[in-house]
Amino acid sequence: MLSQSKLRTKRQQNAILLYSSLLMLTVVAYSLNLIDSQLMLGVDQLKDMSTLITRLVAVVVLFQAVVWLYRNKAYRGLKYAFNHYVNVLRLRRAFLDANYFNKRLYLNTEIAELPKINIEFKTNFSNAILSIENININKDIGDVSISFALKNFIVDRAYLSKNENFFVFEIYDSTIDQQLKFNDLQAIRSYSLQLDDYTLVIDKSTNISLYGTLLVGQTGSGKTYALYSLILQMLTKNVKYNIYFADPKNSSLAVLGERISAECTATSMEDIITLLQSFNKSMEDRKTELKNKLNTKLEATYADFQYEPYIFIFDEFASFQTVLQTMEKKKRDEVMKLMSQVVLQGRQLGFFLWIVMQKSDATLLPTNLRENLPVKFVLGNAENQTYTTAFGTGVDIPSRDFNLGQGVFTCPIVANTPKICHFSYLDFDILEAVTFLKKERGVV
Ligand SMILES: Nc1ncnc2c1ncn2[C@@H]1O[C@H](COP(=O)(O)OP(=O)(O)OP(=O)(O)O)[C@@H](O)[C@H]1O
Repeated sequence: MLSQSKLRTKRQQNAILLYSSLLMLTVVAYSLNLIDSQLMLGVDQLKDMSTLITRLVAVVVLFQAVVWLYRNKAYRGLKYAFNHYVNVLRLRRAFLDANYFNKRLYLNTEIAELPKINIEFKTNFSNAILSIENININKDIGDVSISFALKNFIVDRAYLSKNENFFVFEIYDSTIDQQLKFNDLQAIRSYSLQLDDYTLVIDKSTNISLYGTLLVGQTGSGKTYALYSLILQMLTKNVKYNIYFADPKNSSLAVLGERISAECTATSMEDIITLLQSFNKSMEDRKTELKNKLNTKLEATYADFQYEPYIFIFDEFASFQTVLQTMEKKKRDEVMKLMSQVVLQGRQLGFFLWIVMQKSDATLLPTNLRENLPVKFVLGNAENQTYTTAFGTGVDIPSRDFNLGQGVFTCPIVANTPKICHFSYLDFDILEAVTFLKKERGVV
């Protein structure tokens, strides 16, 4: 019996059988030719037989080539075939190394039956969907290092297919930079206008709709710049965005907020609470307005009626929360009620709370608020505790050394499990861009 590491796959076993038969046939054809030419027998049967065998070998080789081209999707381009072939080969090797196969008897020999593999490459081979057959519930595909086997490709998300017959891996080429770079306002405006008025771009492969959002990241991880890229997109859309800024640290976001809309910017506790009240008041007005329209379309949202979105950006929420805890209970309850209302009712009405902080543990952000923010970003290299509080326990986080503005996120539909994202690189003066937009539009 072959030892575990030398166990052949069915494909290898077939190949050995096929090629040894072909070799034998070739030898026979050659010998017949030799006999004929050396002995000058002129026996027609010998000639015919050698020709027949040569043709047979040619047909088998041709058939093999066609099967190889078909298996590796050569009809969709040789590059595709090559990539498919190389990656499938690497994965098959990784399965053998990790013992992820079933042992079967084949032509009286024990072979390793590997799972079926399919790779669907997408645009420019930068992304792909890899499906691996779920062959045995007792074996853990986690033992196979898929990212390692795939060399340049990295697993972004992994999940079980709906019928549970396949493990699906969303993979991307790590050598291709997903980050968008904008050298001026015009560049980000053109990009943003390619999307609809209620969709924002994150990176080359991620666009998201508006939702309540939690943005977490240690200092210097790129949170503020991530916000800048989203705010600039909002200001260049065809529909007006009403952005409210609460910045208890009175830092760069407050400066930007004052430039965009001073009356919707607050830095002190009292002003922030008043701003929250005014935000809620606008939401109540929208509720009445939308209710009348819903008589015509029951499941519609603000976007169906081209209503303006309202975004309340709460920077350094932890520092606000710390001061709030020192205030009387009545005040604390009022603030929490204001925020909960937006988080729970705002989606259909077009009112969204965006909370920005360095850590999202329960002492700083009440669980009911956190759990009802559908979009969550964790930028930079965060501690495990931060990932757990943001995304919950038992969730796999793609491990990477994250650059500035890079991290993981979850978002309904787009990313149900944490997926890598990389916010745009902005290489221009943000304040100048905002001032220009304000002058141009006269509305921001
Ligand atoms: N997307 C980006 N484009 C250009 N520069 C960036 C980007 N992200 C970060 N930077 C650079 O990194 C610095 C730190 O980023 P940023 O201020 O956004 O981090 P932060 O997470 O908001 O930090 P803090 O919590 O201390 O405010 C910025 O001053 C900027 O120079």
